[in-house]
Amino acid sequence: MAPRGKQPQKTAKPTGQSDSITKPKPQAPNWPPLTPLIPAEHLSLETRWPSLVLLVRNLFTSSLCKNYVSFLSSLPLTTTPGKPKRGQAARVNDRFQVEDPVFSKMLWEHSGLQYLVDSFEDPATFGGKVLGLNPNIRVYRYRPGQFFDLHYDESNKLEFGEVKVPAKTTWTLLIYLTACEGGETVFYPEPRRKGDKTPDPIVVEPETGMALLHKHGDDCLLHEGREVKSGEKWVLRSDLVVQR
Ligand SMILES: O=C(O)CCC(=O)C(=O)O
Ligand SMILES: [Fe+2]
Repeated sequence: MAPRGKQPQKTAKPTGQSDSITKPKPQAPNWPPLTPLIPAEHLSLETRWPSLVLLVRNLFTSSLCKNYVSFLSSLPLTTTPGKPKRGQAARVNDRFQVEDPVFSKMLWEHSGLQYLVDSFEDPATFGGKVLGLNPNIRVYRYRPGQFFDLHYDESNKLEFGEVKVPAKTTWTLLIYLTACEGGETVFYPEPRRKGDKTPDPIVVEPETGMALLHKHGDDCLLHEGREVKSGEKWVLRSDLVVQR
């Protein structure tokens, strides 16, 4: 059930499929190297809500985050309209989106994510054989007053890698590059059975360098990015991709 009487929406398809005809595709940026990093064996995939929400603290070190934020500030971010298209969640933030398989591969292999996902105690959690990260990379900047309204994230089909393996996305990946006041990512779990008490919302406060993974598609929890009150919230977004 949607909290606070709001009508949740689905997010728009993240790939540029329909946009590609009219809008020029942005060039892959010259991403800074992913260094320094903490060795993957010193990181852990923490369960925030069983089978649905996982966290990795310090996936990015604070100096890496600082470097990224200063680099990302130079990209041509565009402000999403406050008034969404029919069927889209209202979101107001500045964003940049690019299809960059080289970067998504580097992020997957070098950040420690591949190691953590591949060694997770219950591999079935990720919904199939995990191939890597969605090359569709999104950068969000939320300034005070900006937010991402209640919605569900959809699973998307894609052809993955050079050999175009049939694949689909199963989990959303958010990497917080800054901490800020407000801007929490909040999930609204539903009662397990009819008549059960509604669980408390799961409130994830952005923490510099922390990654959040949450299941999307049919099992996606209703969620939102709350309004930023002060400071800036910077996020890198991709998705886990599994074989279809
Ligand atoms: O920025 C956030 O906290 C949430 C972002 C989100 O829900 C999305 O990218 O689908
Ligand atoms: Fe979302």
